[in-house]
Amino acid sequence: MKNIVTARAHTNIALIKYWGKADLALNIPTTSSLSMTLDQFYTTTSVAFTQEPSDSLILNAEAVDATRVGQFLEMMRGKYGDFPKIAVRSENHVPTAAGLASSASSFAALTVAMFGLLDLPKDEQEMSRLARRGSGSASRSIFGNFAVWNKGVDDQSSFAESFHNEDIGLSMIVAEISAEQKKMSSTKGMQLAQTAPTYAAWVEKSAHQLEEMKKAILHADIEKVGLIAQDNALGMHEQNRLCREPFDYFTAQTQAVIDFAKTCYRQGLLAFVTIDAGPNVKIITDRASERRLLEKFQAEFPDLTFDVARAGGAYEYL
Ligand SMILES: Nc1ncnc2c1ncn2[C@@H]1O[C@H](COP(=O)(O)OP(=O)(O)OP(=O)(O)O)[C@@H](O)[C@H]1O
Ligand SMILES: C[C@@](O)(CCOP(=O)(O)OP(=O)(O)O)CC(=O)O
Repeated sequence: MKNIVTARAHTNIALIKYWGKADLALNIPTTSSLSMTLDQFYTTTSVAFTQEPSDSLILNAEAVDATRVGQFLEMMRGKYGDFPKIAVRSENHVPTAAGLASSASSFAALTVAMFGLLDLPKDEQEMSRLARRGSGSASRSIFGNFAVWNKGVDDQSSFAESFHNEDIGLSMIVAEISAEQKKMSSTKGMQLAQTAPTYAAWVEKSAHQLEEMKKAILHADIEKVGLIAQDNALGMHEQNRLCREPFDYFTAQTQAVIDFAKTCYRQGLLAFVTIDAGPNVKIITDRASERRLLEKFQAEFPDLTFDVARAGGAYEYL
């Protein structure tokens, strides 16, 4: 048996969002979702057995609260039999202020590393199911390029799969708007969003958008990919504003970046936006427009930092 295993998983950005749970304990979503895994941004996690009395987490060289990691490892003990406490050491390789330090790459990397440490068969479906328990979006970070998380109805049927594992030339420009820790976690935010009177309609529309998105990816039609992703994301944020206790992840700068992307599109450039549970904006474009668009955004928003990401790889052991 190995004593220490290190794995890497990349972060992913959903083009069709997961924003609501049908089962809170199991992370069964209300919608199926589709994402692009990013080449540049990833988490590297090492796991080792320890004699210490509890599981521990060192994140970016600092000892941090290991509650969520501990709960995840307890769930694994329930599933695969008891094993000693685990010392987790992890590094998030993401631009500090980009809001990309998501739980997706973290729980995917932890899952993959634990599969190595426990010598479990490297069944990607099972890895995706497990990662899902840590954080829903992590189910998709097992795969490179594009992944679809079929919502399923129970633990067994809810997992992500690789979808069109090819580079279609999609690029994302990440506008770093705020590094601040978000006040509303994804977990809490999506539960509130589900109380919006329009939520059921968003869920229904999302199923249709997913089918259209799949076709657009297969045809490498980036304009269509962008238009659908933008509509889906703006719809998601609309639920936050319409729910029982309204909240908003957007800042004035978020809106300004969105408006500028729309202006660029009207001028004939491929520029669309998607936004997750925070103020940062990911601008969707293609490789040919990437540089020109980046220069336009840098000129318009000289105080912001921009990073460029493309489709990336699946997990790996290091
Ligand atoms: N590399 C890591 N390994 C283990 N846990 C991590 C790692 N990075 C972050 N975490 C923990 O994961 C939790 C979630 O982080 P974060 O705020 O990004 O997640 P979230 O609210 O689920 O949202 P999102 O996925 O949209 O970023 C935090 O408790 C954080 O300490
Ligand atoms: C907006 C999103 O990024 C929300 C991600 O939510 P999480 O996967 O972080 O939520 P939990 O399952 O509660 O951990 C959209 C997406 O990635 O699909």
